[in-house]
Amino acid sequence: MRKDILKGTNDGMSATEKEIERALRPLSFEDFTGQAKILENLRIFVQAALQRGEALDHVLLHGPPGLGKTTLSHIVANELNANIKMTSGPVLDKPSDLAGLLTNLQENDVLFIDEIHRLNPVVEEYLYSAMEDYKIDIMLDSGPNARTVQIKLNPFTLIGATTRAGLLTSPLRARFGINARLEYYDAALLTSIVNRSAAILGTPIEDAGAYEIARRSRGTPRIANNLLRRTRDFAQVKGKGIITVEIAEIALRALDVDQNGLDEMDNRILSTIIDKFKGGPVGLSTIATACGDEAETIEEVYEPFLIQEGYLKRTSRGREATEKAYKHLGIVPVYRDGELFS
Ligand SMILES: Nc1ncnc2c1ncn2[C@@H]1O[C@H](COP(=O)(O)OP(=O)(O)OP(=O)(O)O)[C@@H](O)[C@H]1O
Ligand SMILES: [Mg+2]
Repeated sequence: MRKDILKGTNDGMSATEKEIERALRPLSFEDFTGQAKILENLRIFVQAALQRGEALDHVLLHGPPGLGKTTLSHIVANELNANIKMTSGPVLDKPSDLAGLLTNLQENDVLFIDEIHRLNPVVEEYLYSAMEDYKIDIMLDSGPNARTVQIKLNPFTLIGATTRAGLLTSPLRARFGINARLEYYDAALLTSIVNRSAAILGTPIEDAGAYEIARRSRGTPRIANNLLRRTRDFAQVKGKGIITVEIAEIALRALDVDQNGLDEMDNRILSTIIDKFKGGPVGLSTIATACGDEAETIEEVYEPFLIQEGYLKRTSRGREATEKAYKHLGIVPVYRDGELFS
């Protein structure tokens, strides 16, 4: 359960929960809270493309999980009055998988490729000419009869999403005309997201309750929505159905979300670095082994927030806990020569 809340995978969700998640998803630019700069630009680009009757330029959306990349892709397709076809990097095994999708796109449609950093290099190669010239070369037959035919595609927009923009090859990155990095949301924005979601769920919520959930949601709308749903359960069973700040406190404590919004794994990462490695620097894979999670998950899901909030530093020699991390865990740091020692 914990992992579901953080990583936001849908795996552990029941059918009703998936339905709720769908209901909470904003459908238009109007509905989407935050990421103001990105929205402002996208509105202009979408409007310009519509006025010219052309496909929108290809869009790359990157940033930590749960900040709205998939949501925004759907919104862009809606605002373009276009269809959206969804796929993901690891699913596209061979060029023919991609060709099948591309040749089925209607004019100015959107093709969404999630986890685009995980594309098979051979498939990626095909994507280049599709993105650039709306053309693909398909190989017919094999062996001595092998020949290629060129297929013209309808103009389309590729929207690629990734949590790991650094892993994209430069030729692929260069083919996106629009490149947007989603940022963590502040507590005020998340409060309005929590209020909007509570209204959709028909759950009464007090301002202080909404704020409490918001400020402890790791800057992430998906986590805010998940915590809201769980808090709603507590309000129903332990309270009077209203989400008050007291109910929020009870729920968040039960869910192991601490006062600063760090969860059990965040705290385990910090205390491991401090207790076992004298505060670092220590390599990512060493931390991962000691914490019992995968290096990739720590790097993608936990670390960006810990760094942004100033609990963790990334240095050339590895990860280091900051003074703030020591304070947070109630450990007195030891200094040597004016530097944090252990
Ligand atoms: N700006 C927003 N306003 C309101 N709700 C939002 C916003 N951004 C995201 N959400 C909600 O958070 C949930 C997660 O968003 P989404 O699936 O788009 O994230 P993502 O960036 O694609 O994550 P991942 O990297 O894990 O695929 C959605 O169900 C949506 O309801
Ligand atoms: Mg997504």
